[in-house]
Amino acid sequence: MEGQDLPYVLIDRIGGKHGVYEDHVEFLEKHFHLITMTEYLENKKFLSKKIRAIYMWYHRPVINEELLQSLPNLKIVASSGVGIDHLDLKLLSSYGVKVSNTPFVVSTDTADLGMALMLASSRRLVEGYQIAVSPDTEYFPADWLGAEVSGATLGIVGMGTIGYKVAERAKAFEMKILYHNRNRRNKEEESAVGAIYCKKIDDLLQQSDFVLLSVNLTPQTHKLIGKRELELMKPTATLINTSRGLVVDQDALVEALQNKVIKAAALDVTYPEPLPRDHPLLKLKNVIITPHIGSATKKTRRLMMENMTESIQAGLAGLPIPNEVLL
Ligand SMILES: O=CC(=O)O
Repeated sequence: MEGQDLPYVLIDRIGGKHGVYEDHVEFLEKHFHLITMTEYLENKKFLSKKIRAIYMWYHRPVINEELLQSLPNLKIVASSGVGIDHLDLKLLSSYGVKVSNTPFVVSTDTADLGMALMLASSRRLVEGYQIAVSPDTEYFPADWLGAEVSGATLGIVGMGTIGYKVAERAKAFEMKILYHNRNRRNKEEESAVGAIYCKKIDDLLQQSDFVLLSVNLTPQTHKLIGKRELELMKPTATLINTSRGLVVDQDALVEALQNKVIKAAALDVTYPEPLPRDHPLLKLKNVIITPHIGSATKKTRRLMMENMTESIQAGLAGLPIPNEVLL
């Protein structure tokens, strides 16, 4: 296709926070005529009818009704990553706009990160690093010991693609695996990883040494883990969250960590992100936090970009959209 015939696709911007990666641009520009938000706002009259897709990289540009009204020929929003809690699907559908995400390519890395957080927290890697580089060489007192992951019980809340991959990894650590999910996995899938279904989340919370959250954020999972749930957990247990911050009542979590209701937390997600620098979670020794990096590897981010390109192309050609998100 000649440059000028390429479909016009709106992006937030190139580079910087939330921007399309600079090294993805060459590939994208082979397929699309990219228009940044700034360009769009400067030349709205001409561009509003031209734009047929939004390439939404890390939740940007923000899509609201005003933007939708101004883009009469918008057919598809391709959103990076798996979570779609930043999108109003009903609103998009009322404008006849389809939505896609990239669930499968992010699952391996996110499961790896879940394991990394579990290991780092239980074996106190961050504290260990700080001790190792500190001027004080008198380390390893008895009160500094960690907890073992191998052989411990892992409770996975949300056994979708990511949760299941965590179970596969945990099996190699000889962990006892419990899971809670809206729908029970079939017997073959359960026995392949040795996972035991807990119909009631309470049973999982009471028995697990590590509770890993891997659910989508929906009205049903909003603050799913609150004071009551934290109190059900063992005082020796660790909470790991690689899903969305709002799945946990953060104030209740701070209180539980301060009062040793649970032992520790390892969080890739919080609300807001990043946390204000004076937030109590940043002051607790029994917490480790990473800046929402579940899928943050070079290979996966490239695959996400390629997935999004394919979805836009299919959507614009009227073909079945890979990874279409249905209402
Ligand atoms: O948060 C990351 C994702 O939704 O993939």
